[in-house]
Amino acid sequence: MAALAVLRRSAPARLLSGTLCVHSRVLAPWRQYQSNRHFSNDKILVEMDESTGVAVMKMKNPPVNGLSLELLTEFSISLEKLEIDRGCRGLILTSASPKVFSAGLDITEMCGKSAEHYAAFWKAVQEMWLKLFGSNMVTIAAINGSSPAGGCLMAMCCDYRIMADSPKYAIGLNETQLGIVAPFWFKDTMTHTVGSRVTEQSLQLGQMYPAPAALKFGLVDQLVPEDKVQITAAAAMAQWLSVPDHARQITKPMIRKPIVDRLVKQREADIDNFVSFISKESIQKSLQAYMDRLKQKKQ
Ligand SMILES: CCCCC/C=C\C/C=C\CCC/C=C/C(=O)SCCNC(=O)CCNC(=O)[C@H](O)C(C)(C)COP(=O)(O)OP(=O)(O)OC[C@H]1O[C@@H](n2cnc3c(N)ncnc32)[C@H](O)[C@@H]1OP(=O)(O)O
Repeated sequence: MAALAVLRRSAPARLLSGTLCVHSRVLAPWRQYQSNRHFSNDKILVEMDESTGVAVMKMKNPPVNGLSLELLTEFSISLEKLEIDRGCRGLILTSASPKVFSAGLDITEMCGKSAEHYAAFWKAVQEMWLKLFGSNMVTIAAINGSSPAGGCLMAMCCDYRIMADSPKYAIGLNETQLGIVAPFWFKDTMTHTVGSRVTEQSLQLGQMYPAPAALKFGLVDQLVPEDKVQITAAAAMAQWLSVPDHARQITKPMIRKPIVDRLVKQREADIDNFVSFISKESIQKSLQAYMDRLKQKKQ
């Protein structure tokens, strides 16, 4: 068993993340974490149940859980801590705010800032994706509200998705509706989840799907009443964790490693692409107009 535990925390993590060097950096917080099984940053709350080995991670960036640089950084640090914790086998990702899982990338991080800021922001988005999509743990998204763009990406990174059963809540990659383009690894994640044809259509149209429609083509796996999302996620997790860790952990990268590697190999070029794209005057105008429309919606 000890050998298997080592396998759980070593080989697949090396295979998937390509970011082993950060392990040594997180040793101090990890020691702190051992004595306190709940930890909270400003934007991320983690509750670890030692009896089940399941951590519930809640995003808390009101009003809509915009994925800001701060949230993304805290997310990646928290996930790294859980990843190296031998007692943690599963992660349930959810939102501390009712009605919104995540509004996706915080658009204000992509408007009117410097090239250096855009590069740091995009690196944090990449890091979040590499860690979550490449996680060794069982990951379940408990989608308790709307989940556009980057929110949908986070949910798709998980092994299983449970969504609140309400047509008011929608999920999808709507980037083109903002006049921006989902990069290849967003596209790869959606293709991995629902296949090429649906991805092609969804991405071009920037389509958002109400929960019942999302279930029909497998963008989410299960719909349950809003007040049952968390308990259903816990039940699904128990089922996933009944499979021996070592077998599941060797299987997961068979599918995901080539997808992860594609970004790992071209991270810098991808950052350069993002910075040059987002800095264009026409793209800035498009994002500003979208933000104005969001605000006008309320009046
Ligand atoms: C050469 C080719 C290169 C190709 C590629 C290269 C590079 C790639 C380039 C770019 C890739 C970028 C990828 C981007 C991914 C994203 O995630 S973009 C974000 C998209 N998100 C959205 O469109 C969501 C918009 N929001 C909503 O639809 C709704 O807010 C809601 C989430 C459904 C919640 O609705 P509701 O509860 O009614 O809340 P409000 O709409 O009233 O919003 C409350 C306030 O929050 C502000 N807000 C909402 N979303 C965001 C956001 N994503 N970022 C920042 N702020 C947001 C909203 O304006 C309200 O603000 P005020 O209270 O009015 O101040």
